[in-house]
Amino acid sequence: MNKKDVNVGENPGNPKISTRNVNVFYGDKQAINNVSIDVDRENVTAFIGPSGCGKSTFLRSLNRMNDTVIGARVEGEILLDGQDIYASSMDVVQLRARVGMVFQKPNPFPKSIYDNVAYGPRIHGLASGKAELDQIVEGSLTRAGLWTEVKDRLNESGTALSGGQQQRLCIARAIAVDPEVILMDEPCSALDPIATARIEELIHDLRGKYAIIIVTHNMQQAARVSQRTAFFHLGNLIEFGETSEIFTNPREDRTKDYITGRYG
Ligand SMILES: Nc1ncnc2c1ncn2[C@@H]1O[C@H](COP(=O)(O)OP(=O)(O)OP(=O)(O)O)[C@@H](O)[C@H]1O
Repeated sequence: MNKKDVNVGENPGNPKISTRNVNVFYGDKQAINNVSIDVDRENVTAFIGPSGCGKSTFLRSLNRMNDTVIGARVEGEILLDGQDIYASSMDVVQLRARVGMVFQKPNPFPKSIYDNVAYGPRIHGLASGKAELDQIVEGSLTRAGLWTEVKDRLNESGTALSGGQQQRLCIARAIAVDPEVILMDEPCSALDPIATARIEELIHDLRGKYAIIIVTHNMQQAARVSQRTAFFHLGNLIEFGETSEIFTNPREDRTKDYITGRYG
């Protein structure tokens, strides 16, 4: 490991998430090597790189989703507003409310649209009564750009919505517990181009309210939605910087080869 690899992602200032020398293993296999990165609170950060480079693994380590994978192990330091998320005092349920996640395939609960969004606030005791819960549900669906489409059918099943609507419902569900960070793992890969455009607009609208990190295979999407981009290759963070710079003037040959389609 050389010093340059350690420092490539550091961008001190007032990061929302700061990782230092993070390694992730599945059993004996190392999937992430020594990644140090500072994630802005005001911006959208894209993680890009070829299949299997560890983007999802690294993303999942940011809210301890890897805890649920047998054999997965995370080393190093991950700080959320300066707080060590792997400390024994960290309440993982609270952490996952603070750092919400939206998955590749929309995964609404087999419950009503209302109950999908109300689920988290109920568990976390965020509403003092029905009126307040109604407000949270309406506010979250509005913020997720879904309210006008579903306001007359809140009791219908979330699974009856279209794929794009289901994904916006999942975003509303994440928003409902008032997160600080939203992690999105290829949120549009199961969606058609119109539904994808809606999610991209939504990401644009949510920027600044939440720190957003999106894993995407789609470089045009990374260029459209993010302000900062991290390029991963074989478990290493190769380059991290302004999205416009990464796509027009990358410093590293491996980044250049990837964005020009030489491998991927
Ligand atoms: N649960 C697991 N058990 C063992 N190995 C895993 C597991 N999940 C991922 N891996 C391995 O870790 C490496 C990184 O995988 P990861 O899914 O994080 O990559 P990725 O960049 O997100 O890929 P993709 O873009 O194809 O989703 C790969 O070699 C993969 O095979």
